[in-house]
Amino acid sequence: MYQLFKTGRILFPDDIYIAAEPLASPEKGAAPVRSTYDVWLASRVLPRGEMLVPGAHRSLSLSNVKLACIIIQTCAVDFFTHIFGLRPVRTTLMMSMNILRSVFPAVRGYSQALIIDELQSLITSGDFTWSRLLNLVATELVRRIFESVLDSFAASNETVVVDSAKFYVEYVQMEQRVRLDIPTLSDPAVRDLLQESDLFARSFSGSGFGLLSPLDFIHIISLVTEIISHLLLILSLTGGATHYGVLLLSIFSATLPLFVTWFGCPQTHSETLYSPREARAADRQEKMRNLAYNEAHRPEIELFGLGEWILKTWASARKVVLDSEQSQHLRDSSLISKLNFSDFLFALQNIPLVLLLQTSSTSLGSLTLYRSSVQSVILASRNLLATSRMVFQGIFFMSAFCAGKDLKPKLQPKLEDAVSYQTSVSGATIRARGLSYTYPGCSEPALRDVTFDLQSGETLAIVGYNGSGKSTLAKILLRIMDHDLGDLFVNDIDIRRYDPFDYHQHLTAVFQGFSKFNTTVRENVGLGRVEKMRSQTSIETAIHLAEADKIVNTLPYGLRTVLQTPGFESMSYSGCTTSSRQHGLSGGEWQRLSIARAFMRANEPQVDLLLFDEPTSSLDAQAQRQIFDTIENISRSPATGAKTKSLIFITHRLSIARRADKVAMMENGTISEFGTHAELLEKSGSYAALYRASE
Ligand SMILES: Nc1ncnc2c1ncn2[C@@H]1O[C@H](COP(=O)(O)OP(=O)(O)OP(=O)(O)O)[C@@H](O)[C@H]1O
Repeated sequence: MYQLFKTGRILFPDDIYIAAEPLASPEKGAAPVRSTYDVWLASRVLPRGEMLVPGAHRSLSLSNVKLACIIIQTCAVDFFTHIFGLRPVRTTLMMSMNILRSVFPAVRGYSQALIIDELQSLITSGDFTWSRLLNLVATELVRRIFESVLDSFAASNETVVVDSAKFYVEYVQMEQRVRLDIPTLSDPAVRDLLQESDLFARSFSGSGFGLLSPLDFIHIISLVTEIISHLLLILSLTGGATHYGVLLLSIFSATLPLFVTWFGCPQTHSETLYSPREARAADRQEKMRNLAYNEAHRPEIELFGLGEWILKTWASARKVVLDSEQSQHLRDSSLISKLNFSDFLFALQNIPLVLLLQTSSTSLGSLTLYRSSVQSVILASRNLLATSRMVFQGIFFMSAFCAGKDLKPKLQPKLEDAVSYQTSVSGATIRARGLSYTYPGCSEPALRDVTFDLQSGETLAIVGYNGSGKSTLAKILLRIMDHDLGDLFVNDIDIRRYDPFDYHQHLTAVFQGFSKFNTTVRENVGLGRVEKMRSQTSIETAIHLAEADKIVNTLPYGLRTVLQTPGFESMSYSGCTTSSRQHGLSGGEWQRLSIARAFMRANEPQVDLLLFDEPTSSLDAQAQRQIFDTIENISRSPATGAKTKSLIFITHRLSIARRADKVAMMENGTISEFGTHAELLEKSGSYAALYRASE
């Protein structure tokens, strides 16, 4: 299924199949389906109904243990099967070698015990042969060489397996981000889910949660094997029915300190539990740090004198975090008394030692072996405990990762409803009936009862006051967002039946808050039609149509000039050599490039609709007129002059709006007036007032 990796090297995937199943929703009357998403959500609910902040550790309660078991069934098995499928041979090898290496300490102890015994017989009886001792030392040497060769091979093999898994997980993460649409990503639950999913992904690089790599799930098996091998060794030393009591005492004294630690101090340092307040403070502290470090915010930080506010907010949040860490530390230090108690219990292990000494077969070697084995059991059990606790937390982050994989973009139509977009010869028709939309978390709708018709090939100007809903309407028409109420038909088909990807192939747009990419001019323009990015003619034509030739010609490296912008859309790596080709642009120049980007596909015959949201707000009056002339030309057939594309533009310049066939005047989220420029002037309503005020 996965074409990710072929032998030896990681290959870039041609196509990765990611199962994107819709989240299971319980049917009426049926028992609720426990999808991974449901389980993840349930694990975040605190007893008082509050939600855990993303990344917070789950308590070790019975209900969480049950949830963890469901996750193991619904997601962990599937996840590990995928990981195993990436590198079946190497993963099998890694698991086998981990188990084999876990027996090494017991073998090492046994080998050293033999040497000690040989030395003991040298000291006590003189009945000793050099050849036997040399033989033992040589065997020990070979064993050590074998161990280190195997260790280094195991380490390099593990790197390959972990890298493959890391690449897979990161790829799925990236895929999630580019696949999900705005309505899905703006859902607060989805945002939290993706944050925990990110933590899981980052744990592969050792920076997610604690120091646990998800492959430590496998290490549990080796730790158990190590404990078993030591116990067998202890058993062989204390063998025989009469010595079982000695063995039981050994195990009891070895594991007692462990239980004292487990029950006495449920929160070890590696498992810091933040309270919701502390987690919020940790989050705020990070946000403030980002504000201080991110160059994009620098001008406004300076202009509005935010430095002190950032510092104060950061300091108070940091104090909460440090206080929490300090009290954690204090709790940890109280462990010392418990450890002393543990040390006391350690002493109990000397009792079986004394009992062993009384048996005739006891040698110095076996005593050393016994003692080191008991210590190893304690150490391995401690590791097992710590790893198990980390794994317990990791399971919930893994569930976020698995649930994230199954997230379905909200705008995606059901397979049975999907209709492919049919290009119209003379441009798109739009029929909007009673459209309403409220932004998530807002109480007031941004759009209410919007109704209008746009015939094929018509030009519509949307005008109105600030905040009246123009850009919101544009995003709904562009299928970037989905309306809550009403109906919207494009070419007589419900817009919800179009796959957004297919629909977007048939339109082009300039957004009010267009992106300024910190990359070359070529890429800034070419991103409008990625397939044509390498085509010099397409890029030059688009630039020419946007009348941006002059700008490009004056840039030191022309199309190859890297445009400087303090934004997080940065597409260049810091440290790469492009910095010498960096050049800044004015607001108007950036705007022309964004228009050129839209023009990259505007000429294409399959494009039915051109939508421009304030495309010329930074341009002078003459440049504005020229751009609108060009837009008008593009929307017509060069041969016949007939309209081939419908055109919508949003503008505050009413001298431009009068060029349109229809004008929609927006007020308070709705279209209050609709008609031709002349009709609206005749009405003497809001549009007429606005128009006169702009003259
Ligand atoms: N992401 C958002 N979340 C919440 N509310 C929003 C969001 N974007 C816009 N709004 C609100 O929706 C309403 C309409 O905003 P919109 O951007 O559509 O207005 P507009 O007519 O385009 O304004 P302008 O002329 O200033 O560009 C406003 O009240 C605005 O505050």
